[in-house]
Amino acid sequence: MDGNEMKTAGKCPVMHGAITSEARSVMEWWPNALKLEILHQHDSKTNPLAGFDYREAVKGLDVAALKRDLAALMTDSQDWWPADWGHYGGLMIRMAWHAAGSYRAADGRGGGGTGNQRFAPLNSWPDNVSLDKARRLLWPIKRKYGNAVSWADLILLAGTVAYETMGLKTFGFGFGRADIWAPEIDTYWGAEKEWLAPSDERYGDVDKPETMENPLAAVQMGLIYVNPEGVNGKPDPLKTAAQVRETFARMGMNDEETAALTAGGHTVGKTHGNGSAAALGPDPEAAGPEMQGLGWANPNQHGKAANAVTSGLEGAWTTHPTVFDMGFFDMLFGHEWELRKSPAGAWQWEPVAIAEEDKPLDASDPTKRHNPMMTDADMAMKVDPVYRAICEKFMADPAYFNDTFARAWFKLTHRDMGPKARYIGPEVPAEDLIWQDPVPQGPTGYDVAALKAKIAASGLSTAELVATAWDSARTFRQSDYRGGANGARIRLAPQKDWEGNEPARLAKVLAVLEPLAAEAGASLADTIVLAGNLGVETAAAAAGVALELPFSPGRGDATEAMTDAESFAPLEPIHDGFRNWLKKDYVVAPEELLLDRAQLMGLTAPEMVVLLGGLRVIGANHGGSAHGVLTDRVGALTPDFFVNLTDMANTWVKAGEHYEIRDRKSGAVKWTATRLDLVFGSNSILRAYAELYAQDDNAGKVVRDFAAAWTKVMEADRFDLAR
Ligand code: HEM
Repeated sequence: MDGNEMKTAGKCPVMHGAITSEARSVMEWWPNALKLEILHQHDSKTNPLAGFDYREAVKGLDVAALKRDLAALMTDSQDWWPADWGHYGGLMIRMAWHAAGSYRAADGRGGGGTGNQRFAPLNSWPDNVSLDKARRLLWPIKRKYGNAVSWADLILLAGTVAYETMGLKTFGFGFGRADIWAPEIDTYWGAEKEWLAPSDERYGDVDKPETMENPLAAVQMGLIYVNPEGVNGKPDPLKTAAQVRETFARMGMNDEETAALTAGGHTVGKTHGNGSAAALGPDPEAAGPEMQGLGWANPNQHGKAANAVTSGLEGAWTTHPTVFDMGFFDMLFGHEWELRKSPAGAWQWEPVAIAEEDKPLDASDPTKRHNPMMTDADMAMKVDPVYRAICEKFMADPAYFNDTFARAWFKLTHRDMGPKARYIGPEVPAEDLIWQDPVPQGPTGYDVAALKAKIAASGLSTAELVATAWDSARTFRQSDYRGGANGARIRLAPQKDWEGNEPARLAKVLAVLEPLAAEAGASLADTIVLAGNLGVETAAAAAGVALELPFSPGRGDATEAMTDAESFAPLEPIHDGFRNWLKKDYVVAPEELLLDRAQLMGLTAPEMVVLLGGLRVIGANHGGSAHGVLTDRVGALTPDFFVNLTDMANTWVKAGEHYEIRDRKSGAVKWTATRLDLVFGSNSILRAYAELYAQDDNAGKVVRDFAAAWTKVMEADRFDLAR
């Protein structure tokens, strides 16, 4: 082949690669562009079950039969991936824990609520090695029960049934987690470009665990929590203890729950590190088609059972690793431990001396016994004085340990499901738990029209009514179903004092609404929403459009006793682009923060745009700020924000922190806008929506779309009401 021929051969006439692989995304040229697709992930087009309501379907599931099948699976060892000691319990529990344990309280994202472990990146995380086998072991059961049980529910149930078959009395189980069908694109797992990059990249100072970048809750890219060998792989149980404390706190777990989970987790199963981890093949996402979705092919002999390599650590924690007992404590506190290397070269702790009969049996050959081992995180339970005291309490009272662990496991696996009313099935525990943010059912039989008339006569301004309702509803996050208007927690600490809620304005409005609610026999939560609706209707009327927003009563008012005030800290807004407010010291661009908030609120891109433009002209801006009002008719729900933003009679000039919108001819300043406002006219996608809403034929659409999006925000959190 001469040079010319080669050139021709290189120009393949069939287009390939660029549009069908991730290698060359069109947006790679503009890495800082807004990723608006986070608002449209899990589109109906990727969902092959269009119209299917999983939460209805799972009500027909034969839970007892499924649990029997799962229990049978635990001891039905398969040649292609034999069970350690003939019991898959340890593996299934680790799968469930890694599904649930990716949850972080800061933004409510992660967690086992969506079946995301089936997809990248989680299916291929270094910490999730061998969980591909665990899910594949479940496939015959998933196939049998089909749409009646989601992967998300099945994965967490498998871990729970595993515990039951090993002797734990569990606290219960709630079904209802619908599966996603495509990888999540809204969750930030860290900026590193390399798996297991040193921890330093996500900490201000790695010796100060609290300096870990938010919202992250794991010490390294691709890990669920901490490095089992120690901080950056250097064993030091006290340092690891500090990282365990911080990472578990970021999942909403206190010291007692953390100690219970670590001990109860490592009461069963084993670590796998018999051979070089470097020899493993590519992860499932990168592996060839012959691997059929499995990864980490292991060339060490047949690579399974005694030859398995997962974490690189090797050994069981307890004498009887298929039984839920007090063995973890007996082992950890009954022996002195020293550092050794596993066959794969990983640091682990092994007993200085141990009686032969206390050693666990080999996982495949009952004629052999091996040393048990502890990870650096296990040693932290003995060395850290607080964890140690908790473990001593557990040791003195095994029933207490059992109960504390069962509750912590329940919390771990249900935390991102939101209110208790979202749990489905025969094993839902009756007890209200404070981390579920309980809200009582509120009254429904009162005279809504009469209450609305009283609010109208109360003298509160349109902006006050709208801002209060908005602030009360905007904390809702679809990531873990926390926050929202239901419960009226805006009147309780800490919400009532959040800067973004304008405490003085809020107190004034609540002082008016509270007596009206009491008099009407309505909840304050309902009254706040009703007042907001009235504000929106008034603004629509001012623009010449008659509007009546739908309203269904029944929200309840939570009390202080029902509120874990501390756990609400992560819900505090650091920004609310809709109300044009940003905490001053915040460095991230406001448009990114707005996008993040809109995603958590469950809004689509057009809904985000019309809500922002509408709130700007209603004048519900933070502190009555004039910046970003962009209308001469404040208080009227007009398309003015969009019209004036896109009007070529204007110029846009940066003036200090803000921008001025000036008349092109006279140079007179007409309005001041924020950076965020101008982004709605400059970002090509947002501008397309802004132009649509500025069109002459769409003035009515602004009101209709605003009203629908508003109602969606006000109703988003109402899972516990009959509907
Ligand atoms: C404190 C942080 C934790 C660390 C650093 C840690 C680390 C590890 C490591 C390195 C393994 C070995 C994986 C393998 O090689 O197969 C393992 C296994 C396991 N972990 Fe953890 N873990 C932690 C917390 C937990 C929690 C909270 C639970 C559950 C409540 C749990 C449950 C398990 C189970 C059941 C296994 C055994 C898996 C099997 O038998 O195949 N771990 N863990």
